[in-house]
Amino acid sequence: MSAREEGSPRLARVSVVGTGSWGTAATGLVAPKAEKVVLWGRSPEACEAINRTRHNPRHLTGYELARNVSATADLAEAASGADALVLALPSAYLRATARSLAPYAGATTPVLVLTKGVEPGTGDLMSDVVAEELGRPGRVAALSGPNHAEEICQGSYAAAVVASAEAGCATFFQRLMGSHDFRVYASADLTGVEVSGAVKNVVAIACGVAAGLGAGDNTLAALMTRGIAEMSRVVAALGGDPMTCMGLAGMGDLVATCTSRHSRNRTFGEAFAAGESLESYQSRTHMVVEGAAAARSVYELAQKHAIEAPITCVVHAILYEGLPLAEAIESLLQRRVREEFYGLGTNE
Ligand SMILES: NC(=O)c1ccc[n+]([C@@H]2O[C@H](COP(=O)([O-])OP(=O)(O)OC[C@H]3O[C@@H](n4cnc5c(N)ncnc54)[C@H](O)[C@@H]3O)[C@@H](O)[C@H]2O)c1
Ligand SMILES: O=P(O)(O)OC[C@H](O)CO
Repeated sequence: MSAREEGSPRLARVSVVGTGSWGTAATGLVAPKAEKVVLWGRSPEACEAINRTRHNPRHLTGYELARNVSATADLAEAASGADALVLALPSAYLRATARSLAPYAGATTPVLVLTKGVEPGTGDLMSDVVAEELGRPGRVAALSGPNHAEEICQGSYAAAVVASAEAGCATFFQRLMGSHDFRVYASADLTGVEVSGAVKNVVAIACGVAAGLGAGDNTLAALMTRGIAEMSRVVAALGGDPMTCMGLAGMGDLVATCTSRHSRNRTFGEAFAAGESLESYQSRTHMVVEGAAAARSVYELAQKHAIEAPITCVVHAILYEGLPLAEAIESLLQRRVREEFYGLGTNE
């Protein structure tokens, strides 16, 4: 089945920014919809290798990039003349890279954010960060869902949700990214979609730690389910729709991330339980653990808005405050047992 669907845009040039796993996989989603896909990476050597071999030397090394994909380390070359920009950077580098992109991005070019996280310090969503740096808030969308790059590259069936404040922008990217095999739903709830994507990574670290300590399926299922309740409280407090947490960006991604062997966040949690530090894990794997950054930013949001977020607080405490794991577990178990969906306006 051709990935190009009837009604999909056929664009002259799409730029994908970021040569990590997700940027690499994303080129395969947009390649059938564009004449030319330009992939930006910060390493000239990696870009040269991609152009010479059609393979990314560091991420998803076995995946052959489409013929119409070329890589460059020059942001001006990557962004100039693009009909759409797809940003697949770790959250820590999104603002600086968007700022550097600003002089070259067309004033009305639609931008899709694939980054998952909330910015520490500001509490900004990733789409806010991009809108602040590039302008055009109505032309910014975010895509999220259970989408491990390793499986997207293999073409296994998957689904995601794309959210934007402007329905036309969501529809544009729904068509650009979606195909027979990759089903992209639309949403107007940017807050719900983006906050869900940040919180699920924190819960995945908790699940990884628990698994690393020998937890069984019941324990992990309880953590995931209470994780969705926590996610719903954060989303509601920030003005999003808690129902979004039941969707692809919430439950869908939570299940994938908390159970998959591909998940960096879950695997990092296991490594942490075995005594490895965050720095060691990230430099060993060359992969970003977004849940560690989100543990900071969601913790800050919880403090600021007085949201009960016990799993986030515990992950924050073990990562950044030196709380021993046994005490972390005990602090969760000693919490008062109450209405299942407290804090959502119905059962206080
Ligand atoms: N990998 C996935 O399956 C997947 C799926 C959905 C969403 N995401 C999200 O996509 C985002 C990117 O993750 P990824 O998996 O592609 O990354 P990755 O872990 O595969 O790779 C890390 C990337 O960070 C880049 N990087 C390191 N230092 C940098 C700097 N100073 N400036 C700019 N870039 C720098 C590296 O070049 C590399 O491209 C994250 O927010 C992640 O949560 C990932
Ligand atoms: O599962 P992780 O922890 O690798 O996170 C990557 C993506 O968010 C999965 O959709």
